[in-house]
Amino acid sequence: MPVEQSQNKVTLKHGKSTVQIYLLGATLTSWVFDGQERIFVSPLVFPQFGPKGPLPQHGFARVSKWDWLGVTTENASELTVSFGLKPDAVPESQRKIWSHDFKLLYTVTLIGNTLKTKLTVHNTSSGPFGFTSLLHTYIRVKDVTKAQVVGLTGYTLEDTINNNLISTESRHGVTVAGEVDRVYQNVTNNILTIENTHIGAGFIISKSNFKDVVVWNPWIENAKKMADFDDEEYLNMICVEVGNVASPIQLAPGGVWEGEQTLVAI
Ligand SMILES: O=P(O)(O)OC[C@H]1O[C@@H](O)[C@H](O)[C@@H](O)[C@@H]1O
Repeated sequence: MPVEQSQNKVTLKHGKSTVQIYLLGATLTSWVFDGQERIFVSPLVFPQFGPKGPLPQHGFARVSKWDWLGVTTENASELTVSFGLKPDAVPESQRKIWSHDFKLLYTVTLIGNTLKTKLTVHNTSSGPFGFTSLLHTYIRVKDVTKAQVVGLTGYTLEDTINNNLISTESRHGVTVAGEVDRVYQNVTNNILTIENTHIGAGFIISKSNFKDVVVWNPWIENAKKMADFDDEEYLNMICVEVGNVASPIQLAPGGVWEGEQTLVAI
């Protein structure tokens, strides 16, 4: 069966890919491609990036239970499924703070060695609203100190752990040798590569309608403080998160916005 559904998760099988997505947060927890796990985890951030706003860190999409909307395309070359979120599934405490009416759609497509994820936001309220969002993809790597992200050279970055210092990336490859938490702003290059993952040959990430890219690794001390993260796991992940976080997207009543990411396992 290409799609198996249980009470709390959906498993997709297509070609050499097996993907698991939990209804809680529509969180993608696994992508095994060609026998190797390629993802660490991939939650969704909406409508608030980090602590920058009235909601708890990263907003409510990742802590709400999404609806399974089923298969939209299934043939020899493609499997596409979707998940939906409406206000009635948002925890009451957050709903009180962010009370706009909306509809979210999260679409996941498997084609060959690619995994596409698309977030669609519908403003179903009578007034406008603004939001920030991210596809918070943790890429699995064998040793994060060996990996590098290529494609960010020359872009402006805000260094969150260094008093939000603004600078320009001068390196060909962004590497991790300590805690990293950087927002690369207005990255007009839409294709990034993650090299030296030592799991397959790496990844190509392409983005559409997402302006910014966050690169994050918590490193040793923060990993120890994180309840849902083993002490040594910081070595096996690098977050390369496409999003709109530096400035919010404004959506008029009846408006629809969509942003997409394509991960290619190489
Ligand atoms: O621990 P959380 O809430 O999942 O957030 C993880 C990280 O997510 C990243 O997107 C942020 O840039 C970091 O600042 C944050 O620490």
